[in-house]
Amino acid sequence: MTVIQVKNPATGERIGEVKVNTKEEINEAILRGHESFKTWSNVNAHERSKLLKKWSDLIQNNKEDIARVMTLESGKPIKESLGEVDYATSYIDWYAEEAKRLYGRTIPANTESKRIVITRKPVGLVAAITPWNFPAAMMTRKAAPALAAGCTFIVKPAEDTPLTTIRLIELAHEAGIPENVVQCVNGYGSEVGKLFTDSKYIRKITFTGSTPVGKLLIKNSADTVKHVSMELGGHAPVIVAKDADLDLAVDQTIASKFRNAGQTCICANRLLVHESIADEFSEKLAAKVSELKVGNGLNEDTQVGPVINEKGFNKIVSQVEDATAKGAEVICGNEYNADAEKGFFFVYPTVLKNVNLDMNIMQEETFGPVLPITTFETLEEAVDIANGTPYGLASYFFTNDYRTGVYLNENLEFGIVGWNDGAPSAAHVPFGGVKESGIGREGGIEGIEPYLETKYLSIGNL
Ligand SMILES: NC(=O)c1ccc[n+]([C@@H]2O[C@H](COP(=O)([O-])OP(=O)(O)OC[C@H]3O[C@@H](n4cnc5c(N)ncnc54)[C@H](O)[C@@H]3O)[C@@H](O)[C@H]2O)c1
Ligand SMILES: N[C@@H](CC=O)C(=O)O
Repeated sequence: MTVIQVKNPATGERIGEVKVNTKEEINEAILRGHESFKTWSNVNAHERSKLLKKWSDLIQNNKEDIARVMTLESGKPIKESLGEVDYATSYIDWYAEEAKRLYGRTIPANTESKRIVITRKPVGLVAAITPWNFPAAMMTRKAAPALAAGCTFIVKPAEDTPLTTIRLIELAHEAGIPENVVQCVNGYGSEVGKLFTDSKYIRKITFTGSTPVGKLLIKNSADTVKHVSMELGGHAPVIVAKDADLDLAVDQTIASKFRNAGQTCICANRLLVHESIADEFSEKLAAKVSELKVGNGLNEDTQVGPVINEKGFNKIVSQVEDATAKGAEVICGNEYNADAEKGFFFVYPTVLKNVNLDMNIMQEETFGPVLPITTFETLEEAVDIANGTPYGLASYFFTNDYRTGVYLNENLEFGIVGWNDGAPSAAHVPFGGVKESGIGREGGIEGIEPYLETKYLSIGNL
């Protein structure tokens, strides 16, 4: 039997293991998911809603235990894990309600002898592949709309953080959602991904993770013409205009950048500050960033935990080295506490200034607690820099001038825009990106659409 060892990224200690499911086991799970679709899709929407609510309640009843497991396997500070449990259940609660609102419509026919009726049908069995940075919420924001719509669901969690997901799926079964309707399988991304995309029974793939893997899943889904929803990488710019409230901009930028040690897809990834306020802003920012407490996520006062693994750590360090070699100045951080043999990797919050567009950090997602600052003279220049990457997930700007705000909102090519707001995520809003940051939206009324087909009935000869 092959197993995946699950380790605490704060210490490198083994905290558990999960069995890698064989190809046969995964194909059987897919078949069970497909067969149970016939019954689950006929369960009435009010009953599906009740089961989802029960699932949410059970997760809340186990909130502290789930948060502890999440911190142990992902390294995120315990306060953030507790917050993520709430965030995860907010999606279940939202879609428990939306289940009852999947309305159809009628269309007036062009003859007296016809009636036209439009209904919404679930797409079928949905397969999800989820990342390690939000082991609970990225799963529930896929599972909840899928189940609410009447789809069956199978998830493969990230190898680094399978334990939170496994516990949530157990609770779904305890809530009364049938075992074959919501399932979890474990294994390596490339192997399970191929089984999912090759299967004719899986009608939709929903994925959160890196852009290269998302592109591969889209390509591999073509042969069976699956629906795809992709929530991929980001490279969020933060534009600070000359009239911005600097204290607000500093606090919101820190909230956006250093959440989960900089490992979220909507984290601020590059700061574009108007040249007239750049020195004042940089000083205020560095002073606050250097006060952030780094440590084991289980300590109540930790604000920044470890990064997930050696691969993530090396990517962060190489971006900082590349930037400093090309002339960036470190104004805070660039310190590390890492031991590859033991298996822990802490990056101290880092701010770089004198950054330019030739540096990798201004072109690639960092996924770590490092913030590069560059300056701009005109808003047009800021927009060109902000839009000048293949990514288009989140963007932020700070201004108290409504003309500047409207101009920036209308010209930024991003799916999510935060105006004086560094924390735009919520279950009731459509989250997702444009360009190479993804396809589709999760959350809000839009978030259930990708799990539905439109069926058109034409009744004739009346
Ligand atoms: N958008 C996000 O929230 C998000 C999440 C995780 C990682 N990332 C980005 O990706 C970078 C690398 O992180 P990572 O290696 O964990 O990301 P990844 O995309 O490799 O992993 C995310 C999920 O995809 C699975 N996966 C990996 N290869 C696969 C394949 N060939 N087919 C199907 N599934 C596959 C993994 O098992 C995991 O469940 C990060 O530094 C970050 O830039 C983004
Ligand atoms: N950070 C995102 C998820 C992807 O990382 C969120 O806020 O939901």
